[in-house]
Amino acid sequence: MLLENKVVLVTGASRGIGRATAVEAARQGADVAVNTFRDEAAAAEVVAEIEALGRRAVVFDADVALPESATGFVQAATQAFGRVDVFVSNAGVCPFHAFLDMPVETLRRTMEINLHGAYFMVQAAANQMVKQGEGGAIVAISSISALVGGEMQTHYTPTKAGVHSLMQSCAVALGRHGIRCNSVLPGTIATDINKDDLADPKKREYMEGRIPLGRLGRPEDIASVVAFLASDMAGYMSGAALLVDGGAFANFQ
Ligand SMILES: NC(=O)C1=CN([C@@H]2O[C@H](COP(=O)(O)OP(=O)(O)OC[C@H]3O[C@@H](n4cnc5c(N)ncnc54)[C@H](OP(=O)(O)O)[C@@H]3O)[C@@H](O)[C@H]2O)C=CC1
Ligand SMILES: C[C@H](O)[C@@H]1OC(=O)[C@H](O)[C@@H]1O
Repeated sequence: MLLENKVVLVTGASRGIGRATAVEAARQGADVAVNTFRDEAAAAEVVAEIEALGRRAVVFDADVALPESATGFVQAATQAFGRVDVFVSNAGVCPFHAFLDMPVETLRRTMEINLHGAYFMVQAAANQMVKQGEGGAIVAISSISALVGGEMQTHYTPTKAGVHSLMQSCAVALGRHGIRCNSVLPGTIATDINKDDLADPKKREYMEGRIPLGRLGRPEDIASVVAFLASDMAGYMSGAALLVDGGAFANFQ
């Protein structure tokens, strides 16, 4: 098992990639603190899945955009399990919208959840790891969108480039504490975030056609890579970015 007896924290773990990551961490032997937002039923389901794997789970319901959510989440996890070994910054939104009439509030909220939220959370987790004095691993979910643009994602792609950059700078700032910081750049993974966008058969066919491996990604495709980066198997990796996209980025022509 890759994460035996580690304590893993995951933001945005009610569904999609975050949920798969929390469950994979438990499968790999970790106790897991899950941040959810507004969805008590989903939170209870994740806890049940983790406990069915023989591990402990604790839920912290909070909006990652608020700085106090970060300190609250880390405190709740530390109270429950005594420490923080791995932090996964995953929570994110992508409300597709055109550039020329982007509502200010949509731009602001996307930035506050995806980038500021990641910053506050990673900072709080790092402070706890530094206090413990035994290092740790931080993994942030960036995106292929850190590298390429999207017509309906002008508010979103800069947040994902920012998250990737945040991990690079944190790798530098935290290396002396033995804390490794890396990002995962998923391609198109079928989750609720793009359910409406991919409901258009033409768009779905186009996106699938771009992927050499021939299918959209699944949350579990990302969760396994996060588990690897969080584990000692990746003990000399820091400041790295792993593209997990079925080959889509490489497929120019
Ligand atoms: N799916 C994809 O193709 C890709 C996704 N990503 C990134 O992966 C991450 C997860 O996305 P994905 O699983 O696909 O999407 P989902 O919509 O399935 O899940 C998003 C998760 O983030 C949570 N969340 C949203 N806003 C907040 C908030 N303010 N505070 C706390 N939690 C919040 C949601 O909680 P709630 O249920 O309460 O809304 C949910 O658990 C995102 O950062 C996304 O940008 C990156 C590349 C590709
Ligand atoms: C929401 C998008 O469909 C998804 O998220 C990303 O980061 C990529 O742009 C994916 O296509």
